[in-house]
Amino acid sequence: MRVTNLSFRYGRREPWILTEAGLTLSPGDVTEIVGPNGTGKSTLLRLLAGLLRPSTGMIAERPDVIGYAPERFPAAQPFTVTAYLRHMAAVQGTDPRRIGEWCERLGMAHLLRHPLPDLSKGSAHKVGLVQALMREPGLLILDEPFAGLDAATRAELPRIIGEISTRGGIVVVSDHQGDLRSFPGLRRHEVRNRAISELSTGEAHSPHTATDPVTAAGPVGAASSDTTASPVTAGSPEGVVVLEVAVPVSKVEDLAGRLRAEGHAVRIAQEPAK
Ligand SMILES: Nc1ncnc2c1ncn2[C@@H]1O[C@H](COP(=O)(O)OP(=O)(O)OP(=O)(O)O)[C@@H](O)[C@H]1O
Repeated sequence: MRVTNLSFRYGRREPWILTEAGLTLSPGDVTEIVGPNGTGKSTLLRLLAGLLRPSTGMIAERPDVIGYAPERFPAAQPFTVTAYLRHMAAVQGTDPRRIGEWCERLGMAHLLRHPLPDLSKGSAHKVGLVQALMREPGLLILDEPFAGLDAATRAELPRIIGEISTRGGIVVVSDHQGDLRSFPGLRRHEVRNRAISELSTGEAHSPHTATDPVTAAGPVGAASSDTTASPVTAGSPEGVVVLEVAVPVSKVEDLAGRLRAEGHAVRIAQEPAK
């Protein structure tokens, strides 16, 4: 998926949020979007999801199935959890049985009959996650997914992200809380001064040093960054050993998910024969 010369502002009189920004995301990439408050992280996520249209520039090779979970799920809707998710499954053309499976996995099966407006912030957030996950996304976009989640779901979400990435999905996350910071192979892109630039492994972004979050300046050749993903990049003071393991096809996803959850970098070297 390629973002080229992307410029965006919310209206003709509004300041530019991004100017001629660039980004390349490859299958299996898990990318964290970082940056000072108000610089445009959520805006970029909505642009990637196709919910906002670039003012100029383009986004190419976007996967067909997109899952997007907003920072704040709009819970003021006159539906129960089940009714809402069944409706979303119908819209997406997804088997409604997946609703139960995902609600179970995110620890919210007991909430299915509850009206959306009665949910706590964390539970409402999970509804947003389920609707994003229930049809296998080729592109999964999560805006602050860890905010307000219970400990069990916070631990489960990196596993879910690892599984989607293993199957070749692109995952893009904004995560103030740093829950994904130790995710093996995590790429990090910073939105700052209307540009997107990739941070090297271990490089910290400085949240309080933005000089101009958004200004009225137009697209004037802001920097862009394109690099090729390297799936195995976990650094370690002791060094890294590459271990080859032959696994039956039926066990690959499960094993890769468990190893990732334990903090190991996993790359699937050979696609199973069809
Ligand atoms: N719908 C909108 N209409 C006009 N301006 C908007 C809209 N949504 C966001 N903005 C403005 O765009 C800028 C970027 O907002 P955005 O929410 O993308 O930043 P952010 O980096 O995600 O912020 P935070 O770190 O606080 O979540 C801000 O100045 C914000 O006020």
